[in-house]
Amino acid sequence: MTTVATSDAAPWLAASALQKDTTLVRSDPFSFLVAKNVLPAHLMQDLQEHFPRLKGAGYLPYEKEQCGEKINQLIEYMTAPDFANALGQQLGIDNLAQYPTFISISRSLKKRHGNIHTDGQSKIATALLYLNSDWPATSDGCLRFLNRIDDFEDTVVPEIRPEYGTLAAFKRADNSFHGHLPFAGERLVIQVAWLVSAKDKARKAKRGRFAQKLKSLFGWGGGSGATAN
Ligand SMILES: O=C(O)CCC(=O)C(=O)O
Ligand SMILES: [Fe+2]
Repeated sequence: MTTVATSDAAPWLAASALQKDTTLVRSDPFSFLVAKNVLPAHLMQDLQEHFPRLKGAGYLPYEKEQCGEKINQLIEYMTAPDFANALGQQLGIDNLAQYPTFISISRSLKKRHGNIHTDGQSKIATALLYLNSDWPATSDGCLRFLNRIDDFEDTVVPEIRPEYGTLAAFKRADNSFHGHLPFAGERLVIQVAWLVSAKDKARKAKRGRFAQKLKSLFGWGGGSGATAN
C-alpha cells in the first residue's frame, strides 16, 4: 500500500492563485494587489477551527503550537519561495523570497485599530489573508488602500471586504497608505511581512512577545495594534 505524505500533496494555496484574471494588480499610487478566492471553499471550516484562540485583540506573533495543522500548512504555503516570488513579481519586487518573513495573526479587533498608516521601513512587502466566513453589510473593518494619510474617503480602489480567501498585498512605500474604519469583534487575518533584515525580525518577535504578555495579563497592550514598524 502506498501512502502520500501531506507535504508531497499538491498545495491548496499555490502561486497560481495570485495569477488569475480576476486579480487586481496596480502599481499606482503604490504597488498592490487584491486576489479573491485564493483558498478552497471546502477548507473554510477547518481553517476557522484551527485558527488560534488568541486572548488579545490586534496582531500577535504567530506561534505554531497555538494553531491547528491546517493553519500551519497555510502559513507554509504563504511563505514558500515560489509563492513569495510570484507575489513579488506582481508587486515589482525582484526575488521577494530572499527576505526573512515575520508572521502575525489577528483574531479580533477593537475600535481603536485601523488608523491610516504606511507600515514601517523594516518591511519590504505585506500580505493579508482574511478568513471570516462573510462580512456584515458595513464598511467598518474593510481594508482601504488610500491616496493620503488623512482621508478615509480618498480610496484608490473600492474597499476590500475581509472575507474568506481574499488576499491583499502591497509593496511598502512612503505612500502605501492603508487602514480601515473602526470595527470591534471577530476578524480573522493572517499577515505575512517580508522584512529588510533578520535583525528587524528579531526585534519584531521580541516586541510581539512583550505585547502578547501584556495582553494575556491585562487584556491590553501593544499600542495601536497595527504591526506598523
Ligand atoms: O488587518 C488589516 O486589514 C490591516 C492591518 C495592518 O495594516 C497592519 O497590521 O499593519
Ligand atoms: Fe499595515
